[in-house]
Amino acid sequence: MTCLPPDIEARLEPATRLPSLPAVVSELLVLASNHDAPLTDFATLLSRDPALCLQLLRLANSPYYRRGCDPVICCEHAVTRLGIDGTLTALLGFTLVRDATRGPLADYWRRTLAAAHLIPAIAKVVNPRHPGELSTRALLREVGVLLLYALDPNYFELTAQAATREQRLALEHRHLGCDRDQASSWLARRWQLPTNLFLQRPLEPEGQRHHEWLDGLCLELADELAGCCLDDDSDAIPAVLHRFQQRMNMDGNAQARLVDELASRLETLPDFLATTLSADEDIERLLVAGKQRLHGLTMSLAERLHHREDQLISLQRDNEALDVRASTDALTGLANRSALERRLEEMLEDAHARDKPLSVLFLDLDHFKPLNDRYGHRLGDIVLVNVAATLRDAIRESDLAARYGGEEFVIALRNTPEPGALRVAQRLQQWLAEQPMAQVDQRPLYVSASIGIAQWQPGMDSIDAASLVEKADLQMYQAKQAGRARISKAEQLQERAGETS
Ligand SMILES: Nc1nc2c(ncn2[C@@H]2O[C@H](COP(=O)(O)OP(=O)(O)OP(=O)(O)O)[C@@H](O)[C@H]2O)c(=O)[nH]1
Repeated sequence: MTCLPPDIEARLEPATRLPSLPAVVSELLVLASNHDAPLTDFATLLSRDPALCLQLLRLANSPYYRRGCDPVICCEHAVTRLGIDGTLTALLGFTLVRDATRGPLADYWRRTLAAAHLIPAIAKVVNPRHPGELSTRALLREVGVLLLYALDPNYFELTAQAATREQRLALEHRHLGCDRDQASSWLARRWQLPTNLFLQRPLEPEGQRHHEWLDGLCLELADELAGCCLDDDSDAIPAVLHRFQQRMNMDGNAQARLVDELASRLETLPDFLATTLSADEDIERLLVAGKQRLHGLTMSLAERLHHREDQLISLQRDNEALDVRASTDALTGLANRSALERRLEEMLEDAHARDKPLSVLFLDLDHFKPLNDRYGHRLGDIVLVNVAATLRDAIRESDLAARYGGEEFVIALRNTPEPGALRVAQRLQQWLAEQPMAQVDQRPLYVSASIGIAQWQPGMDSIDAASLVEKADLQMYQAKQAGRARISKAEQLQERAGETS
């Protein structure tokens, strides 16, 4: 790949704002203000302006839009990838060429556009693989000329004496330090465009993939025919075609089809060029309109972005609310069993990491069934709600109280060794003994609980949340067995609440 000297690269940099044709831009602005304009209309329009086409391909091949997909080489695919907003963002930053209807710059344009106009007819017969791709290549084939012209406004005068392409390239090199091919491949690298966009002349078929050779040949034919048409040298067309058909080794049938296709395309060429290169419109008006449209687009994109952000925030809130609901016990508002398992696992990991003890209390209300049976389920619910509030009051913010199920509760106490856990259990039993959990016939109703204690402390084998709860549950069972309203911890049974302190 060609590397240009740094000073040439520095001079080419500002030249990359390639100018567009006012007539095409004018149509673009009409399309841009039509909200229902189909994307294909943009693609069709862009196939008439190398600068706009390049800007579009540049954005479509940028890492953001490409996202690991194949590179895009034709306008149709580029507009599909970018969507309407991306397409307009790429296009509305246009600059305009002044006086595109006369002189050598206009000639350059005519030839480029004529070749791009003719290529679909040729591709249809010769290599119908990707006709859109070939049209784009025809349009961009000599885009290096636009760069060199931006580099030096006398470019066309400088190269006027050259009769062949080779002579032109040599002159460009001599006067400007690089030729059109080098300039366009520099641009391809700079904008991360697929390098085969600027396919040049066809080499011989040997050593090249066949379709690339065919593509190159089609472009060359389109260019030569465009030259004949614009030089008003239609007598030269049969000879050009004949040479091409021989190189292609075309049979009679294909030759006839090619002539037919080209004839209909050539018929529409004058109209196509006339509209494309119509007398320059008011350049300033177009520039202002373009800026306004771009501004409007930026505003509406920003508005939509804000709207999306709002939607995202409310979605996050809904998700958080759902999370809370999914991990909360509906009756008591405590953590439910699945949240307990998750959070206790985290607390255990934290305890292991910090080398701090962690205690678990398993609490089961005593004789809750007879209470339910005697006073009704609703009163039972009130008791459960009040017991939950009592548990919440008995622990620190960093601890955890959960409803394990039915009338069973679990408390996890961070950084708490066995004596501390015992104190909490005793406090709970004392509170339950002192505070009624409901009123029945204006009389206070008290409940008691059996509590089992288990813990993990530094030096012990590691343990998971479920096993630790199970150990505490086992102790709770011991407390029940021993007569209820008791606290049990490994190997030691405490006295009845109120009897110990
Ligand atoms: N009101 C109410 N009762 C519940 C709820 N969940 C479970 N229960 C009741 O709690 C009672 C638990 O009874 P058991 O497991 O036999 O235990 P108990 O009667 O407390 O006896 P011990 O635990 O041996 O002291 C059952 O009657 C369940 O119906 C609830 O959400 N609300």
